[in-house]
Amino acid sequence: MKIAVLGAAGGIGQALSLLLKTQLPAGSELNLYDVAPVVPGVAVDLSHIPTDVKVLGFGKDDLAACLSGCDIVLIPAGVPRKPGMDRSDLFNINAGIVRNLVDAIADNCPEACTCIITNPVNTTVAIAAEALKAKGVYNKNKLFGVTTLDVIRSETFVGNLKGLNPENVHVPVIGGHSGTTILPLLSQVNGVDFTDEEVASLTTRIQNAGTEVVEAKAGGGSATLSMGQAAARFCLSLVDAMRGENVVEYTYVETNSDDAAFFAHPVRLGKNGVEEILSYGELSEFEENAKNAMLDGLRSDIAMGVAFVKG
Ligand SMILES: NC(=O)C1=CN([C@@H]2O[C@H](COP(=O)(O)OP(=O)(O)OC[C@H]3O[C@@H](n4cnc5c(N)ncnc54)[C@H](O)[C@@H]3O)[C@@H](O)[C@H]2O)C=CC1
Ligand SMILES: O=C([O-])CC(=O)C(=O)O
Repeated sequence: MKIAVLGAAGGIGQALSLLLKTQLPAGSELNLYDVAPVVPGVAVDLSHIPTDVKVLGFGKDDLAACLSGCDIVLIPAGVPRKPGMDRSDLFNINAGIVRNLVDAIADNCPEACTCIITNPVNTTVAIAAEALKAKGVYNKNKLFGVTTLDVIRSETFVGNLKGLNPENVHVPVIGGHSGTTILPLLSQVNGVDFTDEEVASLTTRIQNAGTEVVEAKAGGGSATLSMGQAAARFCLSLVDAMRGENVVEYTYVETNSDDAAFFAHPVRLGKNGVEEILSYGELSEFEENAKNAMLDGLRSDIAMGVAFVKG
């Protein structure tokens, strides 16, 4: 299994690469790419950890070599938020970064599963899809927006509120990855009852959790360590699935459902990426209303990504 992290010298990239170096199956290869000159050093640093995962660093002119033969590419390249900004404020810088990186994926490893972390995810995944289509290599089963951070936060917050070990809590999160487009399905958490007030306040906290970190870091960036963990979980699930295990994760994929062209669903992963998009099941009245209220916003986030590539 050959995996590339693009933006590997950043806050997420370094945390993610550390987790992959220690948790990927023996014999895997981990290629680290960044435009920052420190990236060869990050690779040397990680290479001293005694696991059977080979780590190589690639500088800004070596993207093609980094991507050649990769099975999975993770993209956390781009700028993070500062207090007072929305994720959509990152569009101007990050849209072009994602477009260029995905163009290189199309040219060098068109069969790879591409996992987009760069914000605004609602829009950057649509940009990636259009960029791959323009190169004639788009496979909707191999493009993912990584929304796992919403899932792990929900597990943590529910566990803390109810005095449960968060590792045993499972919370479906559907929709997109920004504000009210993030929709946790608390009605589907097994064995846990919530009051209406708890549902309302937990939902708001989960939707604002990224902002909680941005404000706490006070200008120093957004979530990096929890995002590194979330992306590692998603990547390792994909690796397990590609090796034949039955794995389900919530992720933002092309569904072309009545909801929106892209929507986070439970997805059965397999050897070729998406094996099956599963139903998210029945929603409570609160969740149904919340979904209906956010769909227009999500659709326009997606349309912005399509227009960025198509003009
Ligand atoms: N999907 C999600 O749930 C989350 C997404 N994010 C997003 O992830 C992105 C990265 O966040 P951080 O790691 O905190 O930022 P960071 O600033 O610490 O790291 C970003 C890295 O990207 C690199 N980079 C910039 N342009 C590049 C290019 N063209 N090619 C390769 N590398 C390039 C930079 O040199 C830097 O090392 C942001 O857009 C942020 O909003 C952050 C948290 C959660
Ligand atoms: O809030 C941000 O800008 C970063 C992010 O996507 C998150 O932490 O969920």
